[in-house]
Amino acid sequence: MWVLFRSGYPLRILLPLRGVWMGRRGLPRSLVPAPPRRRYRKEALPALEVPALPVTATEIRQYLRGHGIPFQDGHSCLRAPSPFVESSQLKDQAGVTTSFSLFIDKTTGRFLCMTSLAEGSWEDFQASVEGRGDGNREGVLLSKTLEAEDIEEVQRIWDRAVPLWELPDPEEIQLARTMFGLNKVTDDTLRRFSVRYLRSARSLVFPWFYPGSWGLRGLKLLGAEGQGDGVHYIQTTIPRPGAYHNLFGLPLISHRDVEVVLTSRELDSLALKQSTGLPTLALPRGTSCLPPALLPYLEQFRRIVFWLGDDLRSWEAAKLFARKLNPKRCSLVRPGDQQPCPLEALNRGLNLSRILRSALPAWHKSIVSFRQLREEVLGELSNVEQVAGVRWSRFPDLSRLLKGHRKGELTVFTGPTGSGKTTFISEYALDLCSQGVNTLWGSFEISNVRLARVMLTQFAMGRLEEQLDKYDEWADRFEDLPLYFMTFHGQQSIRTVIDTMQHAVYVYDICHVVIDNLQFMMGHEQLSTDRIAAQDYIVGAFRKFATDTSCHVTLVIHPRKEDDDKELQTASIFGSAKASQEADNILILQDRKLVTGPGKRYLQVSKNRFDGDVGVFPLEFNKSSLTFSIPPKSKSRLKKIKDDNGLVAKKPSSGKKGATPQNSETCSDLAPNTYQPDTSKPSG
Ligand SMILES: Nc1ncnc2c1ncn2[C@@H]1O[C@H](COP(=O)(O)OP(=O)(O)OP(=O)(O)O)[C@@H](O)[C@H]1O
Repeated sequence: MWVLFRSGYPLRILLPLRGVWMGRRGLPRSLVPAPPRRRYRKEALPALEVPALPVTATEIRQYLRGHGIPFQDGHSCLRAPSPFVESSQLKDQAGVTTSFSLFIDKTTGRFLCMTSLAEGSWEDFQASVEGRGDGNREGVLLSKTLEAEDIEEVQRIWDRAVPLWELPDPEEIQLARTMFGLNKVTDDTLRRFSVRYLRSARSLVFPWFYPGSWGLRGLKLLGAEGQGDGVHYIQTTIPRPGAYHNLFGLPLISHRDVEVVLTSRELDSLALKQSTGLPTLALPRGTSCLPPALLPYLEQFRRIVFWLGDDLRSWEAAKLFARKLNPKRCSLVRPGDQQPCPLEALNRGLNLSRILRSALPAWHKSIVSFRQLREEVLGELSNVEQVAGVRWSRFPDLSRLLKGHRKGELTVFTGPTGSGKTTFISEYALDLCSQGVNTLWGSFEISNVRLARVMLTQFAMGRLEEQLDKYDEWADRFEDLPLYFMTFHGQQSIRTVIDTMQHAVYVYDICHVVIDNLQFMMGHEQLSTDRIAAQDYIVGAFRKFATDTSCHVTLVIHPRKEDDDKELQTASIFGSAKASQEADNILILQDRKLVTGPGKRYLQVSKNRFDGDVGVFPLEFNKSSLTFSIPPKSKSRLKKIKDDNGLVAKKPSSGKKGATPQNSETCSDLAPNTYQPDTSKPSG
């Protein structure tokens, strides 16, 4: 019988990418060609970044009660007296008692003391309460300050930057204002938010201060470059994005404020404050994530309005973030032509207060009427392109067939053993991740180091073995991708895996989970009926997870054992029909070549619930870059092959039930797909 058990939760389940590629670890000394560009950080796998044991809010409350610690129940945190503050510190600058200054995240148990800035895991807190925490440990708990080299850099930039209006040349002031869209933002607003301008980098500088002081904790630089008729913005943060937790505008918030508007850009907060006077904060990493470390700062607000931007991605991010903050206190400004982002609204002379009043409640009861949904439906209809999801930049044919990668879907991927499934799915996920899709990998078969090495090679589009001097440069860029790995290896219980995924969605706003492969959660059942029941249960669990969390799950499943000379089909997926029924998309890596098209393999989209388009396209493997995508220079060759082979596609053979890939004749907007499978023999 299939028994699910809740096994002990490994302490270090999610491995932030930083841990894999940090510095030059893993490289033999003799191979390191040049001195490291940045300091080797000993805490490459910092315990502070990894999730704690799963703990429920009920358990936290019970523990606090059991130890006689008073607490207040908040929206996403519990507040308790902090063991990390001396009683003399218990009054803030305004003389208000801050005795309940410890915030414990109800979902993870992580804590932050707002007075001392000590932070740590639930276990750290328990150790401290039970007197197990030693002095050294508590030193570690103190929130990490900037590294020495970062402190110097932050101070150097800040000292060189000047208030915009102090620039000597009025023309330069005007140019900067135009580039950043600041023509209607007053000097007074810039002064209140302490925004400066760094001439040498033509960048605005947004400071990050320690709470309650003017000490600098970090900076964000926003550079602008003219590009054709438009402007291209480049953001840089110190410290790096993963540690940059600045809720910009925090020093202007009073402890009496009960409402706040959250924006995705500092410039939007300037515009909002100026035209509405309302408290406003900008999220440090825009729509890409809302790190739980910020939640304590938002506890005081009874109402939070999200006004993140004018596209569907902003809307979806707002809905996700509202879940974390408790949707009952959140409202969302719907993107639309008359509701652009705040800075544009200011520049267009729109009434920002009126737009804010039209914000929709984020909370829906279990039963809703169309009236409550009509705005959302309109949003989808007026953003058809964006509803289709993120398009692959490396696989235009995949985008043509599937239209895009959408939240909340389940993709099942199969292919013969050793055909390159992991290699392909790695590039498919990397492509999305490079476009800002926060990704979590569950690689149970190959180690994370090997997987990350494949991905880095694909990222750099070439063998790094031969150019180790470039390693740090690529690794630095790779490190900034929103990419995380589960540290599981070998057989795992589905419950543990789902718990980890849920945790990752909460902590890192994961939108795409890749599981390679499902067979590693099936236990050791010998009887085939038990194995099939186990697989059905697992597929059901992933389906439910995808739907409940709006996260896309890509699940690799081995095929059944079949004749090598037969093509795989939907029915070749191991197990019952459950996997193909539950999947929104089914992708099959076929280990043979197409008659029309290059490469020795092809990819078949055999199910597409979004709009039904199915079809095939060739994959050409490049051994040095480990990629299947066609490099730009050979795209013309592919086009030529298409042209040479004419536009007539072979009809699918009716004799083989569903085995012959169908061509995507349903795509009318693009050239018809003329690829045809070669049914004669498998490729070598
Ligand atoms: N099209 C290809 N041609 C030649 N070699 C390939 C191709 N695709 C992948 N490889 C190489 O084959 C090896 C196995 O690839 P990979 O692990 O991606 O296969 P897989 O289908 O996931 O295997 P498994 O069935 O064991 O899970 C890797 O070394 C990879 O670099």
